[in-house]
Amino acid sequence: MLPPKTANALRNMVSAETRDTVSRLFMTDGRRHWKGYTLSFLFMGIMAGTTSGLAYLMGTVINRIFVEQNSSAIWILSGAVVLLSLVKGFSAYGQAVTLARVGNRIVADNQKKVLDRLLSQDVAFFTRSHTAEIMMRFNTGAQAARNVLNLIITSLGRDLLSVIGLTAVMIIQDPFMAGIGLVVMPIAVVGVRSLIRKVQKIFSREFHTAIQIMTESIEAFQGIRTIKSFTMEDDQRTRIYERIDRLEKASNRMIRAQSQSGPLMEALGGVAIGLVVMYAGWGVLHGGRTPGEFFSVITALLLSYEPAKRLARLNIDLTTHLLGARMLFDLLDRPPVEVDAPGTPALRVEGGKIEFDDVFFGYRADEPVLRGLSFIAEPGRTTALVGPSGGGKSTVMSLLERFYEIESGTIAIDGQKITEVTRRSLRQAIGFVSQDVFLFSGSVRDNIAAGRPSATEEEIVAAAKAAHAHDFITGFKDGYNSRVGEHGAELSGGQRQRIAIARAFLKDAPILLLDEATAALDSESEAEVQKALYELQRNRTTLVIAHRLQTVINADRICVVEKGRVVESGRHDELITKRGRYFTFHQLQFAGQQERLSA
Ligand SMILES: Nc1ncnc2c1ncn2[C@@H]1O[C@H](COP(=O)(O)OP(=O)(O)OP(=O)(O)O)[C@@H](O)[C@H]1O
Repeated sequence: MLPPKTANALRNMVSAETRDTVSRLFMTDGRRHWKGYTLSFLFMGIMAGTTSGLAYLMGTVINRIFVEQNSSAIWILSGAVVLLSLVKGFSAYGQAVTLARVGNRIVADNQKKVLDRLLSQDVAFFTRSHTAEIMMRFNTGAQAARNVLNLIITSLGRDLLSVIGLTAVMIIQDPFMAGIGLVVMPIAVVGVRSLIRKVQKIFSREFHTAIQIMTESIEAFQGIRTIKSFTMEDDQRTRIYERIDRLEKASNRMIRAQSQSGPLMEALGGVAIGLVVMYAGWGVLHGGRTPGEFFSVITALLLSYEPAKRLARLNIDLTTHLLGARMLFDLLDRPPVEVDAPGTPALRVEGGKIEFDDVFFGYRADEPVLRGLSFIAEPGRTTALVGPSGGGKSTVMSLLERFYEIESGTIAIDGQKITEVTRRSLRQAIGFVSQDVFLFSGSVRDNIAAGRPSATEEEIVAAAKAAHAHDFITGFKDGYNSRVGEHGAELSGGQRQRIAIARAFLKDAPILLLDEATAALDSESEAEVQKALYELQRNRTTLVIAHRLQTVINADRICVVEKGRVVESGRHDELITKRGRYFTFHQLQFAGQQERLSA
């Protein structure tokens, strides 16, 4: 799993962490885009200035036009109002576009950074983490970084500057009236604070439910054949429905919590305006004040109301985005695992001799899978790994590609320890064909070319021919341009495998790993695939996990892997004569086959 930022940890985030998150965002993304933010800030300043100017102008309009009945002022003042509004409109446009551009760049940059970080993780990380969780963090995190910065910048720029400007107008017009209007503000801020914890709690629950929904849906779609053949649709539906309902409730609770500041702010705003109306009305009627001052203060108060409300809510709105930003940092802070030490040499393959020497390994501590496994696969020869399920055969292949680090012992290719050469050169030296072929969504050509992206068209066709795949590919309407689905769903098992074999031909790696490559095929497909595989194996050091007798009989060497060790090895005839573990294993399989044939 990813770092254990469970619901609890999320909930318990303290404000120090919030401060850290914000300052880290400002020091990284904020600093990188300071020019864009400054420009946007300038636009916001102009907006705040024009808004305050309009409020101020209100007083002049009332006094000149309505009290003094000055008709020439009508033109000047209405012109000024139009001009100020125009400037305000253009600044609003400028700030929105600038801020959005910076924000989009931040999202894109962060997604690239997260992707790089993810690609540098080892296979174990991906085995432990669920795709849905990684994807949610990938998206939510990158967007949260933008949202936090934009929200703070907008609050400081547009809202705070507007409130300051409008307050200045109120003070200029009548300091006492301004005081009455502003007295309620601190109450609003304090009232809003108590909502923050609630919002954090609900958000973390909402986020985890959303991950569950995605996880279960992805699993349901990926396993749709199994689900349908076991008629499990109703169970799946009920389970996912239940989560969707839970998410709906959490979302509703979230909106209720977030909006609780609304009535409070409305009431306080109403009180402020009511007080000003009382004081100013009395002042205009009995205290010699002008109606212009009164209208100007009321306008400023009304205009400052929205930005003030947003400022008071800032903390609440920030809360969820800050949690998202933490998720981003969780991923970004993972040290890259697959990094070769500087100066690590590339693997030089001469014959491709593979040596496992006393290898110990477990996926989890205290659960050993390989317990002193040793064998040698001679260059250019085929070595078969056989043995009971769970004995560790697939693990041997994963370790040879260095998907996991061994605990002790050595694995070497042509005398070079695999830990002392670059991972890239190691993996480039190995071709792999397994029974569950992974095809990328794209064309047949793209999928074969994955073996060597620089390959020419002729080379791709030659590889397909060698893999006995050319004929069926050209039989498709679009030939090599035919699309294969997300998992190559439109192709038969045998066709998929032959594309994978073509890919391996194209890669032309000196070492070949075959994981039960023909186990799931009917006999016709199997014959085609088998022919292709024999050709592929020629002159390569081949390690094959074999369950079927045919592969084993022809192998140059057979290693019987049991409980994480090679307990017996030799050629088929030798091992049969020996009447040991292989013999028993062989007899069991043979008996099974006889039974199947007679059934
Ligand atoms: N990614 C993994 N995480 C944890 N344990 C694993 C993982 N992969 C395999 N194992 C465990 O390691 C042991 C050896 O598995 P492995 O797949 O290597 O056996 P195998 O001989 O290839 O079996 P089979 O013939 O059934 O494919 C098993 O107990 C298995 O449960």
